[in-house]
Amino acid sequence: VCILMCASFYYGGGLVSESGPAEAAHCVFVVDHSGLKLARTLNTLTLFISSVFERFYGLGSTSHRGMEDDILPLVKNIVPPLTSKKHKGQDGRIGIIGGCQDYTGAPYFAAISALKVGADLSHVFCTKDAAVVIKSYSPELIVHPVLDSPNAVEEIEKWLPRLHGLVVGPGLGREDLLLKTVIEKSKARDIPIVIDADGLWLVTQQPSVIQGYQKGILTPNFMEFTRLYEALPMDSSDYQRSVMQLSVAMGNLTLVLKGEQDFITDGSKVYSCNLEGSGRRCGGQGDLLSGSMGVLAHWAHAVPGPDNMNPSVVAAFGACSLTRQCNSQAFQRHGRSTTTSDMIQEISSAFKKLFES
Ligand SMILES: NC(=O)C1=CN([C@@H]2O[C@H](COP(=O)(O)OP(=O)(O)OC[C@H]3O[C@@H](n4cnc5c(N)ncnc54)[C@H](O)[C@@H]3O)[C@@H](O)[C@H]2O)[C@@H](O)CC1
Ligand SMILES: Nc1ncnc2c1ncn2[C@@H]1O[C@H](COP(=O)(O)OP(=O)(O)OP(=O)(O)O)[C@@H](O)[C@H]1O
Ligand SMILES: [Mg+2]
Repeated sequence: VCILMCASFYYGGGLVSESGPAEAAHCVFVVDHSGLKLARTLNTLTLFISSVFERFYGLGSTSHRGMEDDILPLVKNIVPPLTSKKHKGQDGRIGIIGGCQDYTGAPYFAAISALKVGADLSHVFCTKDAAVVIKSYSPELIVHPVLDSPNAVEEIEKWLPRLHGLVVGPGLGREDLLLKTVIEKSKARDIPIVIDADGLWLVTQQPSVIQGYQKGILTPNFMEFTRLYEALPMDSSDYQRSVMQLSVAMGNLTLVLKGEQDFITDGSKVYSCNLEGSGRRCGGQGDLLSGSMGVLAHWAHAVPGPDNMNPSVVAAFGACSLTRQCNSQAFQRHGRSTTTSDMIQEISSAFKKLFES
């Protein structure tokens, strides 16, 4: 049973059901922090078992596929046509939860990127002292100075019925006490939720807050990923396996492990986005990614797509492609001086090149 359990877990399955690993591959099990410890033990066991399988039977394991030519057309299909028949807001009203005294750029980058990708309205819910600063960056953003007010949850909750998607975490700092409640209320509204940066800190502490929510997307960088699942042997050959196993352990949540290649999975397959970017690693690129992902996730879940493709994976692939394309275009102009602000200026042409040509 142990070997079967390990093998099924390794092959992206859950716990073994009496019908065997094929079924188990679709069973979702809820794990809390201690459950992740069990998953880690299993993971070590499965890595050993799988190396035996691979050595003796040459069995491939996780199938990761760069599927640009298969997925990019799916991204194109979710982009809503611009028509005079629509009213303001119909193409997306996105909320960014983040922004504190230390970090005001991140929520701005995420919010303005959402607008530039095609959302009609972009709201930022931040602390009082960050609000004035972010408002000064741009009149296009609707900035709510509520995160550190005593009735912060009520202040955010009254906007939730009008929002199509949330991006939680950019520049949030440690204001994550209220996050759990806001995430729960947002899940109840069945809207896509992208969790990045300091929002991932909360998920690290309490995986159950987002676990199993099919419209949830986590966008960790390498450091954030290793903190999420600290005991994973994260060597280069295991990225795909690790990201797949964390997704399964989190109830088939969509995961984006950002890096030289972005690895995207909902636990069934691993897709890699390795569109040419550049060697420039300025801060804020992940915020452009999370903001654009917030809009694409709303669009992807709003239209019918192929049954065998998770809309969150399509949205994630689109956002990763767009961010890397913006990086590449900005780098061609600015070289090592490229900043995220330069990349945001490239969103329009990058979007046209990728999704409208
Ligand atoms: N111009 C700006 O305002 C920018 C602000 N940024 C913000 O800066 C903050 C830090 O982001 P960095 O990318 O620098 O990340 P760090 O490398 O500082 O930390 C990575 C993430 O892990 C979390 N973390 C830190 N220590 C941890 C621990 N012991 N266990 C678990 N999680 C831990 C942090 O909250 C952070 O979100 C984030 O809120 C991010 O959004 C960045 O996005 C860069 C640009
Ligand atoms: N080594 C790399 N080569 C090419 N692209 C990369 C590399 N590392 C990251 N990227 C790309 O940069 C973007 C941001 O990833 P990064 O790991 O910098 O996120 P982050 O640390 O969360 O950023 P932020 O500073 O906004 O918090 C992603 O689109 C990712 O694909
Ligand atoms: Mg980040």
